[in-house]
Amino acid sequence: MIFIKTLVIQIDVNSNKLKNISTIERYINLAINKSKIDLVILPEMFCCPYDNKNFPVYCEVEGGNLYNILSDIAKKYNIYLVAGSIPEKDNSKIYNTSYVFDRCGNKIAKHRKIHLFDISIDTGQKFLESDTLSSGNDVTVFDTEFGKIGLCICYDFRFFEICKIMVDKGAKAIIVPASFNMTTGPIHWELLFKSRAVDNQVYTIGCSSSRNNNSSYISYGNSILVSPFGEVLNRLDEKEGYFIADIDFSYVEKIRNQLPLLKHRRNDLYNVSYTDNSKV
Ligand SMILES: NC(=O)CCC(=O)C(=O)O
Repeated sequence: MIFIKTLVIQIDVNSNKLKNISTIERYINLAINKSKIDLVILPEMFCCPYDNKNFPVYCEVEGGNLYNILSDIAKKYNIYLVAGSIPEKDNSKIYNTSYVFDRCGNKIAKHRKIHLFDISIDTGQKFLESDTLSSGNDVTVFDTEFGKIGLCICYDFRFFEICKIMVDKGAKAIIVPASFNMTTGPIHWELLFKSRAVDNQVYTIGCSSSRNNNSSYISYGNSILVSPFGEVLNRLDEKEGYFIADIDFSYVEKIRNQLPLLKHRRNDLYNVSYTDNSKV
């Protein structure tokens, strides 16, 4: 059995970019002193408070200062780093982008949030990411020495179709840097992580920022790990913190063999189609 020792970090995002990085490094050091760590996951927009007014101010190009700091962290600690997400500037556009670095600090994946979080709930949360952000066009799966892992950002995870596509591409876990809100989070967060895990027989991992009641957007927190059988293996509360978990891809195979949902799909009757834009 090979475990992927996974560290999920839920930070209280500060307006000082570099302070957020030092908080993250403090948690990595704490975890590494306790255990071997293979994979570290950060929250959505971990470098700036989640607010449309911040995205154009904090955005950086690929290869910029923050990108290099993240790559150096992956190399320094010999880890795979799923670097939450940051506002990425590309010419006149800004994307909500997650970079993944391997143990040598090389970029091995990049996911631009596909579905922008534009919602308006009468009695609760309103947000219009499309005021400042543009959407990506690719479903993202990356390879590791352990196997394949899917990646999407927060609101993306509501769309079961992309999870199905990740699994068709070989993913055995789906990682979701996120920051759910206080209207939908209490009702939908755990439900979504359990449903996607059970439907696709994958580990689902949600890494959120912690809750700050003084911020303009209040994050639900509750970073979570669910097994391919739907068991909640780890869950934080709303406060800053972290957990270390063992992810075991042989357990994914075991569940898929014993309850062969993926084999029993009637692809002759229904299917989800996908345009691979990276190859167009
Ligand atoms: N940052 C986001 O995409 C928030 C998604 C969210 O809260 C939801 O309910 O979906």
